[in-house]
Amino acid sequence: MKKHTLLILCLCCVLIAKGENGYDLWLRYKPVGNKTLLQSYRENITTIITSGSSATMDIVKNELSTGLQGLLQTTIDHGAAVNRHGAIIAGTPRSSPLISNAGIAIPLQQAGEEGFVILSKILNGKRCILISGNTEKGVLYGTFHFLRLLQTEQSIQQLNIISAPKIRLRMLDHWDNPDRTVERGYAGFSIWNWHTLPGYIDQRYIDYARANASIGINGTVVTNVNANAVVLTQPYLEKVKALADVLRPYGIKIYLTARFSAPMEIGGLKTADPLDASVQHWWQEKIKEIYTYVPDFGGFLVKANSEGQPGPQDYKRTHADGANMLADAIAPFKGIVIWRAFVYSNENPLDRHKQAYDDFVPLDGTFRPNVLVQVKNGAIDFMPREPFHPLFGAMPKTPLMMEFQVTQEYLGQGTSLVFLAPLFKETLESDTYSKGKGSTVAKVIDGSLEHHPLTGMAGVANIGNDINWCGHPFAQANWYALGRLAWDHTISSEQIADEWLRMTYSNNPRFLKAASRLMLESRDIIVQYSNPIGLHHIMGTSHHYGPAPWVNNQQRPEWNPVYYHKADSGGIGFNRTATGSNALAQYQPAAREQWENMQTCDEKYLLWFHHVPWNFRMKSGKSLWEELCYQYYTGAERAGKMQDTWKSLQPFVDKQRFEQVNMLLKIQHTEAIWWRNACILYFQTFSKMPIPASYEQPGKTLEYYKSLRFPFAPGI
Ligand SMILES: CO[C@H]1[C@H](O)[C@@H](O)[C@H](O)O[C@@H]1C(=O)O
Repeated sequence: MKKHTLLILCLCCVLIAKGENGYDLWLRYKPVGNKTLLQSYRENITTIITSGSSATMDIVKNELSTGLQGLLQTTIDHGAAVNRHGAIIAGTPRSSPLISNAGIAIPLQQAGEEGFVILSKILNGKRCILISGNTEKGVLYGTFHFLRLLQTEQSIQQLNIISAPKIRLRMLDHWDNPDRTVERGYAGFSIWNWHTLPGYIDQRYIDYARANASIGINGTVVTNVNANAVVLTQPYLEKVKALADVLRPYGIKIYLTARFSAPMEIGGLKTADPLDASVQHWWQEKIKEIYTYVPDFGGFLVKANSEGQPGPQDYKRTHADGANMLADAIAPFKGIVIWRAFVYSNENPLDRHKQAYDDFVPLDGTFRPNVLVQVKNGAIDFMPREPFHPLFGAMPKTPLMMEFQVTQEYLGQGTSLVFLAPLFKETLESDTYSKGKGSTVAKVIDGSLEHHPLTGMAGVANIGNDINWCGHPFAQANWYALGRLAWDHTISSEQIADEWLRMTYSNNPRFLKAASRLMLESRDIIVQYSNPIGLHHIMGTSHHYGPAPWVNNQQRPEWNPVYYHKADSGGIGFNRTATGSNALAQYQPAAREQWENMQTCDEKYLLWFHHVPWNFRMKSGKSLWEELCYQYYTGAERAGKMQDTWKSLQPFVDKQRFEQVNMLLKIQHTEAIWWRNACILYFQTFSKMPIPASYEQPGKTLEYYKSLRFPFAPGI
């Protein structure tokens, strides 16, 4: 080999190896591969003109420089005047005369406070692209959107984009503890290093803010809902201030979780009763103190009277009493209170499904205007598939905020490729019928159904200090999806997968076709091999990893899988109709109708709502038992095929990320077989029916699966 060929080869290797560990997320800015497009991009992008001097505008400027340099492989000049074709002009009408004189007042009006416009214009007889918003934050979002167009190889001729977020608070909830453990985290330890804050600003904080801004996330709760009052003490507030200062230029507000008993734990009071004057005073003073550190502090997220957390009910007060006390104290600073509706206790032994509705619906109309009630997508708990929460549509006078779980607590945790956009969309598009047909969950939470100005969507973060942030390389797509859907819930899962794959891996059409199918089918596959036909909550207790439908030894009945599947010799499933727990009554009649009757119930939710005989005839013509076997076996088989699909994509993926996904898919397949065998063998003890002979029979016994202890992956 000639010397210079070798040199070029080495250089290529270095280039390829750099950044292939996934740290850059979807902001890789790799050279545009399509030569014709590259040529046209270069012709249309020759100068960057930014205006206004602020930390946010510096970010805009840098992002355009690095992004364009990476994508176009050429340095783009910065300028001040339009004297040739191809100026990219970024700024607000206030700071940029070029923009204020460009005649774009009407589109800007539609962009609102946080939105942006990206418009092709002729200025001074030259072709230009304007990226503008009414605020610098809008310009920042527009900048990332513009770069995304190039990253995903879209045309930039005749741009006429006006985009405004449909939801006001677009947030990540970190379940991160002060000792850096992350509850339900599968990507290492917390990225927040309380030990070295406030003196040391980890580059990760900046990169985190940038990634969030690129998808429109504008709020973050940095502490766990199972809260520790220590975060409200003065040394921690200094640390919180340091983080807030990093996040602010990226348009992100910081929020904290408030432990309801904090006045006692760190304030020395005898009570935390929300109607007690000394408690109210304590919170007022504490909040005043917080705002001296963080003048734009977002507010509190509160988990109260749930899973052992303290709350107003400890003093015979209601959730509204608790939320309103905090809301009143924080209102003078324009802060908000996000009060969680994830409540259940053993006082509701019949059906945990019903408690949030029972506790919260009577309180509708009694919350202060700066309170949002945050509701999980379903009534049980982030299951692989769950009908929408009956609270959506049932509290018209209260703004309800969506809580999705991005971390995959019940969906394979750190080992499984599961793209969650289809799950999120399934909930958002569900019809509550609360104001007639078309009253979707999306319209409840974006405020359009009941005209609420305060709206929100949060995702429980899947971020940790792993080199690639999320553990599984494909888990990044779920962070991405949350942000994109919070901005615009009408975007399809297909589009989100396509964008993410193009930016993260490759624009090659062959790659995209197979890889997007892999993503789009993945959620259905995990439902099939773990919780088919409406089964739910049959995983290992406490760690929630792997199957354990047999568990019946927890002190709290509603923590036991047997409580949920109710398998017996007569059948399987939870009767939530009028003859059972009647949780169905919490839905509008028109919504209820799709599930009420066992014969016509949407089979995705059959065992969620009905206790069904083993020989019940399914729509496929199979008996329920045969269908259950079919679903488990098909799911596991499809999980196996995911490996083949990925292997076929090797030519398009760098070595490191290819191997990572490859190894994880192998583990996932093992887990799928584990789920299948363990569940089928266990349920067979009730059905007493054979596993159809056409299927490979489990090689291990039920006793073997029962004996497995976390975290051992089974030999199968
Ligand atoms: C933070 O606690 C979590 C808990 O770990 C989790 O298993 C359960 O799903 O939900 C709780 C909640 O959402 O509050």
